[in-house]
Amino acid sequence: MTSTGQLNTLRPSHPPARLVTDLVSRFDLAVTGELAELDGLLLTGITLSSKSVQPGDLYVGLAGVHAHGAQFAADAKAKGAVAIVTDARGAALAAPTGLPVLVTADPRASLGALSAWVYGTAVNPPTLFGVTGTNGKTSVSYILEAILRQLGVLAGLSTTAERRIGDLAMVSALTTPEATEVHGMLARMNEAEAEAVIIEVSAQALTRHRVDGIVFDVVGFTNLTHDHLDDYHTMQAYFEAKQPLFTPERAKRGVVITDAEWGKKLARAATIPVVTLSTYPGQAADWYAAILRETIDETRFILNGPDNQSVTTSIPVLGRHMAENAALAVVMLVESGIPLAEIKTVLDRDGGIQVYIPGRAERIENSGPAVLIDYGHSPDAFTSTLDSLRRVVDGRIIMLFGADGDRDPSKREEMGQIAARLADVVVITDFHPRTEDPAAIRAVLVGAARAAVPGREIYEVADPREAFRKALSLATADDVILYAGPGHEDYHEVGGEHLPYSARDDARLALHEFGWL
Ligand SMILES: CC(=O)N[C@H]1[C@@H](OP(=O)(O)OP(=O)(O)OC[C@H]2O[C@@H](n3ccc(=O)[nH]c3=O)[C@H](O)[C@@H]2O)O[C@H](CO)[C@@H](O)[C@@H]1O[C@H](C)C(=O)N[C@@H](C)C(=O)N[C@H](CCC(=O)O)C(=O)O
Ligand SMILES: Nc1ncnc2c1ncn2[C@@H]1O[C@H](COP(=O)(O)OP(=O)(O)OP(=O)(O)O)[C@@H](O)[C@H]1O
Repeated sequence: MTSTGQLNTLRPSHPPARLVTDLVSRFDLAVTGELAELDGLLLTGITLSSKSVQPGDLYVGLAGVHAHGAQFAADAKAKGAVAIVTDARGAALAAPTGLPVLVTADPRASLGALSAWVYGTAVNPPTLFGVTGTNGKTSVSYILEAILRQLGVLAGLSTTAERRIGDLAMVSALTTPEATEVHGMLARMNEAEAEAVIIEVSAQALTRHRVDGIVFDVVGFTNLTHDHLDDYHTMQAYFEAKQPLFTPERAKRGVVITDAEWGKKLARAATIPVVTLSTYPGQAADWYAAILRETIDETRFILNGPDNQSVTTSIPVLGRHMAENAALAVVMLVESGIPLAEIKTVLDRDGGIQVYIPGRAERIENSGPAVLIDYGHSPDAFTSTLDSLRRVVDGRIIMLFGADGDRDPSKREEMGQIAARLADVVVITDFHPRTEDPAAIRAVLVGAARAAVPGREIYEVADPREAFRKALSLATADDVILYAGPGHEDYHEVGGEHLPYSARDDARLALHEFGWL
């Protein structure tokens, strides 16, 4: 994989140059200062972070939770910004820089359209896939990319883990990038001649206009379960944040898993053509997926659709939920116009879906107790993985996990309860405490686990490295350790700091130390 070096964003190498005067007239911006100053002024990029300004950029100063972006206008100018778009408050903050200031009432709401125009992403777009839902977005995105690759189609990918096109990749900060980055990334992927682009769409992305300026060809919905209630407060509000993705302003067609009530509700509320997919027998749906065989490393399933269409294949990852994700990806591809027969041909040829999903039920080595590193950090993610493990493991399930600070505290008790009910041994540790007191987070998890199953073997070990070694010290070769939380990540966030920590690398090291490797 080639990294993008110092870049923290993917951008086109040869962006079009646009006249600032065209921007002003097209978006009806109010100019503070002399209009004549804008004559002939060209811009070649757009960003909302002073830290990522490149020469020739339009800098957008947004009012944020902690600061107003216009406060950083001088920094943006020093890095080569040619003009600033901001609101009235930002105009006053940016005035001392002497940069041309272009004012609009709600710059965040304009960001998608501005970025699409700057980078020209509406012209000849690739086939665009959007994936939403509480859990499974990253997995479905990787599966879509993998099947497209098997079909010989080059696809760009934007997930929680990474943004990638071919060999060019960068680590992601957010699940869905800000609109300026989304359109820069799309332009770069267009340059690389991507025929398709897959974007994970979080609820926050929809609420904060991050995918504005895009009309997806096909959007997919996995599920809606308890998470992000710090942002949305009720499940209904969380649902309403996702629902706009299934409207003509944002997508042409949709595929919805209707196993649970929220999916059924979304299929009814969608104002674009939607096909439904279920994994429960007896449910009325257009497509139906059934599990044929489960092992710790592979899940085999059959997918049946309208007109007696059918494919039987497998995904090299644990879990019924991963088969659901795979089935959703296949139906999304069919909805994009690829016949199921073509998909079946390549899957049969290759012996199944050839996918690697970093940090999702990822098996570390193949010797000693099975160690699975998983990005699960919500009650439903815990349930899905633990239920699947129980069906395939002979020994005990040792579950190691923590709950992240500064993120929806209302899910913590349920996470503790589920771990105690569905695992045999529970080890509770720290996971990104951020600005919260880690001991207080652990206390909630331990308390909930103890209350749920009195007598359950439960350990509390603050340091994640020591906690993993505690789990390993308890394991025999028949047991499995599920380490839920860190997944693909390579840091542990404490206070405002990212401390280097890879659960995958540390697990490998510990397996060596204990003589299993
Ligand atoms: C709540 C939220 O969404 N916050 C986002 C917001 O931060 P903020 O309003 O606090 O920004 P701020 O620090 O006040 O700064 C205001 C402006 O000044 C700019 N600035 C700031 C400092 C500086 O030196 N230079 C500069 O230009 C910032 O870029 C920003 O435009 O704007 C920032 C810049 O784009 C985002 O990084 C930040 O996401 C934070 C990190 C975040 O945690 N967001 C989470 C809630 C999120 O979006 N999660 C979803 C879902 C994940 C999932 O499914 O699990 C996601 O898509 O990632
Ligand atoms: N379809 C599913 N149903 C329930 N749980 C799932 C499903 N798919 C994955 N999971 C669980 O959720 C975890 C996160 O999966 P994934 O990263 O694919 O979801 P996501 O929606 O992208 O989450 P995030 O936005 O937090 O990255 C997995 O590691 C697994 O534990």
